[in-house]
Amino acid sequence: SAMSKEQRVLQYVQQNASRGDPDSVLAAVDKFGWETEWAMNLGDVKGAILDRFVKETAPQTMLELGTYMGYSAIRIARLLPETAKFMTVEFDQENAAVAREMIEFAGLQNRIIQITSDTADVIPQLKTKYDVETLDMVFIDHWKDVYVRDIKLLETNKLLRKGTVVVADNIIKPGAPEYAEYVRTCGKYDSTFHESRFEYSNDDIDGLEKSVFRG
Ligand SMILES: O=c1[nH]cnc2c(O)c(F)c(-c3ccc(F)cc3)c(-c3ccc(F)cc3)c12
Ligand SMILES: [Mg+2]
Repeated sequence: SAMSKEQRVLQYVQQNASRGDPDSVLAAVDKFGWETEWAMNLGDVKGAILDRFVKETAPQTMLELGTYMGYSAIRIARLLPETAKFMTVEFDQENAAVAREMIEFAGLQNRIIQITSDTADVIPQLKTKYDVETLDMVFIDHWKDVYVRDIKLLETNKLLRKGTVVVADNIIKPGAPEYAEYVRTCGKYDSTFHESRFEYSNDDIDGLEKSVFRG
């Protein structure tokens, strides 16, 4: 059967990037996104903002909700020390399979714990099954309608501590208004919006919300 878009991106990476070189993998995905087919990767413009947050936070324990093709997982893991524990969760089995190959091509499979499941099932298991005490950083990029559900699950499962940094994608496009409202007004976070560009677009606006848990 014909290849999916995600498989086409993976093939382009395998044929144009250098195995074991994460930056060349990111560059290939971005080139494909700009020049050939749009895809919902975080992308180079918003990616540079996330890079800065990861470098500033230097997390030892990190969680990503929404792996998709593995682009942001590679983006994050390339900045983490070998000692860091980084889990990424993807619900869609086909996307998870592409991500696994993308992550392996980048040579980061030893730095990324890939989980294929519903985040609502995984979050309550992080302490017991994944030996997490608390999270230093979280990147939310799965499905706008469950952003609030999942950050509340992180709270009730005692996975956040004073200073935990929670970053969320797509605050403008397609938009996560309930999430933005929650983190900005519930009193539990110091939240800032970082305006940027929609992935692989010169015109559309998007942005990341960075919310620091007050503990
Ligand atoms: O679902 C997502 N998860 C994570 N990141 C995403 C992202 O970075 C995006 F840019 C979009 C997006 C936004 C606008 C648009 F026109 C197309 C796709 C989506 C998305 C939104 C609604 C859908 F029906 C399907 C995909 C997502
Ligand atoms: Mg996104």
